Amino acid sequence: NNKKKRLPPGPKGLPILGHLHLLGKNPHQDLHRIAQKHGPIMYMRFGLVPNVIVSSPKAAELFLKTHDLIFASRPPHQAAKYLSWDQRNLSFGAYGPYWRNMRKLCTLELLSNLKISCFQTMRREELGIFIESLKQAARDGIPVDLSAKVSSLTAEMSCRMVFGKKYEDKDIDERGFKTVIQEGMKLAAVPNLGDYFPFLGILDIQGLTRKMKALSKVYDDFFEKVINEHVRDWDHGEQTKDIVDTMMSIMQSGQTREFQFDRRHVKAIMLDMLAGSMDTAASSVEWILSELLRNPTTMKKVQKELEEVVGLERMVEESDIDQLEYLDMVVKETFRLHPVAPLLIPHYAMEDCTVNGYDIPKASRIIINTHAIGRDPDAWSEPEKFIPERFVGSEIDVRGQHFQLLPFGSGRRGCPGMQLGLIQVRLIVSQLVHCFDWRLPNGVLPKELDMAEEFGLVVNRANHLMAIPTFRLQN
Ligand code: HEM
Repeated sequence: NNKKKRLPPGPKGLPILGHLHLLGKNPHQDLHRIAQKHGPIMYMRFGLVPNVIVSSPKAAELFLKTHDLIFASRPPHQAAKYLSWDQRNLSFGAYGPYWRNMRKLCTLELLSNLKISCFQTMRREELGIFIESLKQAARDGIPVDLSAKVSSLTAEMSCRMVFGKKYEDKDIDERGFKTVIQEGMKLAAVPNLGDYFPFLGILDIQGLTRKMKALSKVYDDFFEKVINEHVRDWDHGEQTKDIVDTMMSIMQSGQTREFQFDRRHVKAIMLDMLAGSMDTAASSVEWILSELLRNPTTMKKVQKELEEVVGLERMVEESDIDQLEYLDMVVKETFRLHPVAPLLIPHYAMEDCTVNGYDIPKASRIIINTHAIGRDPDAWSEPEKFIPERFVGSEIDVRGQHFQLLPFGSGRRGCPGMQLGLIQVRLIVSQLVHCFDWRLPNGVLPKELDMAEEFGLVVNRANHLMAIPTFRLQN
């Protein structure tokens, strides 16, 4: 049928494979390169699955604003089936009454400003422990694995926010809590032949389905244990007001009469909240610190602003964050060059639609390449350079209204945890830069710091960021 349609342009594909062979280890970079030749709305077939790749701000606006409703669903895929209690979560949930209600519930009850501020004390405590451990490294003058440290910090924060307490690694599995959650994200990101050639799904040639089934059992057992502990605490009259607590109250109150809400839904949303908040914030901090280490003048300017707003006698508080305007520009500039989810999460065409004169077939996956958009020379001058000052006097922000900068997506499927994510990222970066001076180990010069990426649902540094701290506060 597609032969009769006016599909967007794209490279020549191979029989059966389509364009799968054009994707390497970093698909966001490959798609960017291909789009430079074929244009900002591109058609590519991965196996039997039609894809539309969107690579400019104008094109993104057409898909995420003008025709948002048609593209507001998510494609069905193996990971959605096995790792999200059959698409009962938000991230992979198909558009429809269930997803709409659940999204409203999460936005109003779990990720509201009120709820976010409830966890302020917890964030302060965790940051205090984190900074103390770095002070020890500063005293010893040894390099710190910042990637690993920040990733543990965000994992602990997420754990306390969702479960109300920290769990020992062994409580979930011998691999440890963080590894097990990250493994799910990796499995969801690996190109799965069963998704591209559905008839191969049953053969599970790559063994991914087997791994996903095993992992979903680990998640299910652990989350059941967490729920049971909450029920037991309730019986003893104790409530911690964490996210599980809130969801359990909603479940028991029966206020979700218009849609089913049982333990499976609580577990699916638990995983959403953990996966959404752990690696995204950690990877954002990792990239911001990397850019600051590569650009010492910018680092000094951030520190100067912190000295002016906070001084050197105390640590940064959340209430200081809004006054840190230059830091905000640094965060935006890093999101432009290093969006942590560069292809967002694939959207899905629920109907045939015409966009910019092209026919977009029903059931196409829509891939918004924010890596390409952030480097679009028509939208940004000197796009490859890290220049936070480009935002001076600019209205462009990251909240999804400006399509040249979409680190959180935009429209119906835009990130519901954006506010929390921004608080975590700004707070952690400002503490790190306020409390310590940083230098690269082994005489590596700032411009020599390697910035290789490792693709996944979240793009991390390929090599961990190592740096030596020197404590700089007076107290
Ligand atoms: C710096 C931090 C974060 C970044 C950069 C980020 C980025 C994103 C992006 C790019 C998307 C996909 C948007 C799309 O497909 O159009 C997304 C979706 C989502 N995020 Fe975040 N996120 C962050 C923090 C969080 C936090 C803290 C939570 C929750 C605790 C969260 C929960 C979610 C959920 C549930 C979705 C799926 C929404 C849906 O499909 O309806 N995120 N996020």
